[in-house]
Amino acid sequence: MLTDSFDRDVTGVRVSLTDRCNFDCVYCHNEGLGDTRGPAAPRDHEMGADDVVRFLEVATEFDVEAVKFTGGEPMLREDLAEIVARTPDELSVSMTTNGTFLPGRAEALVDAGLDRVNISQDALDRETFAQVTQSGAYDAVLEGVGAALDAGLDPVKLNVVVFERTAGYVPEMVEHVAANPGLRLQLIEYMPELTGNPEWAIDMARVHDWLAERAVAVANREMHDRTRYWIAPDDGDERGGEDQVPITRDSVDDESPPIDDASLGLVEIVDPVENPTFCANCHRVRVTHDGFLKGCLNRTDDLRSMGEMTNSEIREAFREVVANRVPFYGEYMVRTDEGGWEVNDEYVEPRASVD
Ligand SMILES: Nc1nc2c(ncn2[C@@H]2O[C@H](COP(=O)(O)OP(=O)(O)OP(=O)(O)O)[C@@H](O)[C@H]2O)c(=O)[nH]1
Ligand SMILES: C[S@@+](CC[C@H](N)C(=O)[O-])C[C@H]1O[C@@H](n2cnc3c(N)ncnc32)[C@H](O)[C@@H]1O
Ligand code: SF4
Ligand code: SF4
Repeated sequence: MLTDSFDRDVTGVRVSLTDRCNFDCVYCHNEGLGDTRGPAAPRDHEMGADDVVRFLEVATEFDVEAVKFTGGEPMLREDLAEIVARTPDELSVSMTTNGTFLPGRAEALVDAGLDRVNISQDALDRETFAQVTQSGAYDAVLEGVGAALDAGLDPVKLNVVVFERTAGYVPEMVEHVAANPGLRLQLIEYMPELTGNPEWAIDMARVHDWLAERAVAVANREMHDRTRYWIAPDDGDERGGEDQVPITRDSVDDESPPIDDASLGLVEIVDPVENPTFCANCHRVRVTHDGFLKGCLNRTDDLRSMGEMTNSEIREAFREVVANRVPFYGEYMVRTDEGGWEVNDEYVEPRASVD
């Protein structure tokens, strides 16, 4: 396994299969790769299935355990099932999708080896959903969630980006997953770093506090030290408060609740913004749709192209990208005296001398 100089093992890779999308979400960071708008037809610069599989084979040589396919919208790739089928068996396979193309395709993906899926569903409200995604696909997404559950994908995580337009729907979404076994919820902090509009952000501490009150159990996940809350369905039975199981900071990537109760809903908070603890526990390397290795979501100055490389050159590039990884908040970005953030002097390129 490769470990960077901040003692972070690389256990997962996130492969963006395309930068195209059939939605135009107002908040989209497109995994740090710019605009998703444009023709929906396949484009030449997207990595072919052979190159994706070749990279994944190299990743398994370094004991990477998991691959996440993302985008853009990964299901715009007609060869997605082929890519999943050819993914080395050693890797657990997940996908993050807007869900619209799951009806009719979910089963084939499961047959090909997809283990689980995250589906973006920002609100349980047609109008808000339409405003946020700038699409009229609300019914298709709900159908997609149903198709994922029917196909046996487990778990099916619903992703909600929490910002000013969706924050009001959080309680409803929490109840929704608590009442529906098989569903989990990820409440993702709005990340303005790549998209602007910092005024859309809301204080995630309030969401943590609200969930802590409601939860019957709380634990932290190894990945990013993300906090997980187990919530009982709202059937009038008060189960939070004194009965709550205390936070266990030392839990590893354990999918089972700290108490044995399958009727509980699981809600995870993804809060990477200005969060050095999140970055200190980051174990992922990314691959862009056009075949660049990328050590951090928030950086574009660490890209390393894999185009035209031999396997041994890909191995070397992977080693190099891992060696150059640094936690974004707390190392690449450091606090200023005024409490803001600035690039650490160590990572500022010296200006070329003019004389
Ligand atoms: N800054 C930052 N944000 C991340 C990172 N991983 C996930 N996120 C945020 O969380 C969003 C949703 O991630 P998903 O693709 O659903 O996957 P995930 O939650 O990270 O992964 P799993 O829980 O393992 O399925 C991403 O698009 C980012 O906005 C990360 O390493 N750094
Ligand atoms: C870039 S999308 C790609 C996969 C797929 N198209 C989807 O929407 O699920 C991956 C995830 O990033 C989230 N996301 C996009 N922009 C974000 C932002 N500015 N802040 C936080 N999360 C964001 C989306 O909600 C989605 O869950
Ligand atoms: S569906 Fe995903 S990739 Fe498409 S615009 Fe929305 S967040 Fe971005
Ligand atoms: S180091 Fe980069 S990719 Fe990792 S958690 Fe921090 S911002 Fe995200």
